[in-house]
Amino acid sequence: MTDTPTRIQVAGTAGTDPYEVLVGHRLLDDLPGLIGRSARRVAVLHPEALAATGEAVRDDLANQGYEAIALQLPNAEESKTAEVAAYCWKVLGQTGFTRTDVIVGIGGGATTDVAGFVAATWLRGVRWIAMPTTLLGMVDAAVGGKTGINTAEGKNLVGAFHPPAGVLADLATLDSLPVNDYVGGLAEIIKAGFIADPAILDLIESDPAAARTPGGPHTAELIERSIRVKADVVSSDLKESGLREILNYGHTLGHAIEKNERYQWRHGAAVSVGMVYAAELGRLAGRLDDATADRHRAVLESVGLPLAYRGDAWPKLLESMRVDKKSRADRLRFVVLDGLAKPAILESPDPSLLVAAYGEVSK
Ligand SMILES: NC(=O)c1ccc[n+]([C@@H]2O[C@H](COP(=O)([O-])OP(=O)(O)OC[C@H]3O[C@@H](n4cnc5c(N)ncnc54)[C@H](O)[C@@H]3O)[C@@H](O)[C@H]2O)c1
Ligand SMILES: O=C(O)C(=O)C[C@@H](O)[C@H](O)[C@H](O)COP(=O)(O)O
Ligand SMILES: [Zn+2]
Repeated sequence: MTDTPTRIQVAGTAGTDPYEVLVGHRLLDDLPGLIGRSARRVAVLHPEALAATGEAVRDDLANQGYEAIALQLPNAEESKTAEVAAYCWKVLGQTGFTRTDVIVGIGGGATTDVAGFVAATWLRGVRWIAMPTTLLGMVDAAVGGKTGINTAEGKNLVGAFHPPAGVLADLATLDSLPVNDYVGGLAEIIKAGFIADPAILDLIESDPAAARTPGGPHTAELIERSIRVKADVVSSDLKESGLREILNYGHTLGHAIEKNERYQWRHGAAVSVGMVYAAELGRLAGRLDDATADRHRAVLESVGLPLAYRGDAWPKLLESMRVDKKSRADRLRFVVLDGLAKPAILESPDPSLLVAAYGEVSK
């Protein structure tokens, strides 16, 4: 990749401003331009694992004349809590953070979800910038303005649609990412392949081992294609009133598995099982052909993602799925495929179908 970043546009909808996702190297240089000169204070939210990076970004901004503070958050899902959000609000209050000041979230999807949520709620909404440092964050979480935290009852149950002012995806940050976290991001990339861009699947299938590393020949293309899928969808349906639901492919069961595992499974791993389940639902409902359903197992397994979950967990999973945000009253709704890149909604499937599909993914 050259030094010139790729720029992917996300349109402003529902009264929000358009913004760009930059993918490339040395993107820290672009941060002050995005923050702008109306801001006096900047809060840099980062996870424990990126303490040095968070401090370095803070120092850089302080050298540029901002009153910059760094807030260290717990790693991963432990940061997506009301307590962590309250801690951030307290620090912002004590710092005198105003409506022209800016929040920067640097980290994986968990960090950018909570950073965006703090930005959405502080003074009813301040600007924020996402600097994703995981594969999953770059291709999915940092783009689209879904921000939020978990509650005891489930995943992402409290949140807001609050798009960032910009996204800086610096590919060099991926070098320190543990392989399991990298592979988790491939689940969302494969999701983008099945719902909208099958060329993604072809690229992964051409060399699954290479797809598991940030140094692979197709890394940049896989990232950019996935971001384009997401950017196109959220550009026309920010608030998930229709089309955006397709981005939830595999998430109905996936989120239930995450909750059942007390968030010790990575999101991408849970979504992987969730996509196999959604494919089986589609197949059993007579909507998805065998070849495409089988392709889910083959491509997910080829990169090392899980395909199955505990059989005895079904009653709890079913209960958790009822609070999925796609549910309407007591009706469960699933994103399924009517074919490759043909996502659709399966409304209120018969309970026997749900159980039968679970039989295909349980071990
Ligand atoms: N808002 C959205 O649209 C959206 C989309 C997809 C997923 N998500 C959310 O994203 C979260 C998952 O994100 P994730 O997979 O990025 O995991 P994560 O944010 O939990 O990060 C995984 C781990 O990697 C560490 N880490 C982050 N960057 C690193 C780096 N460069 N080097 C070393 N360690 C690093 C983190 O501290 C954490 O311990 C879930 O909470 C999921 O619900 C949100
Ligand atoms: O952006 C979206 O819309 C998505 O559904 C993307 C998902 O990958 C992501 O995990 C999202 O956080 C799930 O949202 P939720 O509304 O089901 O909590
Ligand atoms: Zn997801």
